[in-house]
Amino acid sequence: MAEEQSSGCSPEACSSCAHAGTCESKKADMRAPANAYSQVKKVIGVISGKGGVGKSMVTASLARMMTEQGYTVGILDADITGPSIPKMYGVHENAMGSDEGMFPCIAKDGTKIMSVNLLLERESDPVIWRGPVIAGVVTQFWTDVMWGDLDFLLVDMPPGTGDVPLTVFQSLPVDGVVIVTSPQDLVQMIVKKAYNMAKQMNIPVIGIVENYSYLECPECGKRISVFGESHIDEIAEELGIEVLGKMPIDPQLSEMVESEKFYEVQNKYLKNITEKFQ
Ligand SMILES: Nc1ncnc2c1ncn2[C@@H]1O[C@H](COP(=O)(O)OP(=O)(O)OP(=O)(O)O)[C@@H](O)[C@H]1O
Repeated sequence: MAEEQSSGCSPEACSSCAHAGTCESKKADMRAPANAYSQVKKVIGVISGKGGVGKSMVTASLARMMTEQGYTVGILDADITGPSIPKMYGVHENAMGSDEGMFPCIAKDGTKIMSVNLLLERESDPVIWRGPVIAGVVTQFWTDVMWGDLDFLLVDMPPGTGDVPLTVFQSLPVDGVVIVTSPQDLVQMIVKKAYNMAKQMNIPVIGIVENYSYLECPECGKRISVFGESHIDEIAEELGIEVLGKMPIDPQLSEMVESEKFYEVQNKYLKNITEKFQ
């Protein structure tokens, strides 16, 4: 049986040890190098413990907030099986490439976007790939895409806490994550799963956003809790994280998505997260 590793082992010992990469002595750095033509200052992951909470909506809303503040922003659409970012921004062309890598597509507000949908022959083609292939493509969106100079790269992560988001976390130099959730019975458990995944990867949690929080009656302004009462404040307090916003079901937002003009959206609901990186 391989000898148990203890702290302070020599690099030579680590290189031949069965415990290398898992023991405390030397954690393997599995992060992939960025493309030579990328200078990205901060990488922010947008995650959720489960799908269907409007993660892409929150990713794009954060991007709009940053763009409105004058930052250069990119969105890496890592939601490979349900990519929605390009369509939100009205981007339908195929991404171009050169010997040095792939160029992201550029939306009308300057947001740089890379998504599997920009590589498919037909946008409606399904992506029927297994987890490791999906994770490999996301990693390539980091290693092979020439992002240029970016203040922030937002990564719309694959939903859940399975092997794909895990590999993405290990491969990309994520500086912090925003957790997205919606009001529902299981929210506490789901948020904790996402929170614990980030913690186990030693990635700071910037805060939490509740989407589909309420609906405001257009007649009287009364707030209706469509999916039940929110527990987000209690959960955030328990975990010691900040609530970055409670986004209502806003017909104007869905109209901007449907008309593919998200590049015109003005963020009304989310706190400024850029100041946390100054
Ligand atoms: N706060 C909101 N107000 C109005 N429409 C919303 C809101 N959030 C999301 N939507 C709409 O719901 C649909 C799905 O949203 P989105 O693509 O962000 O998430 P999803 O694919 O359901 O979930 P996830 O990306 O978290 O797996 C979109 O058509 C979007 O416009």
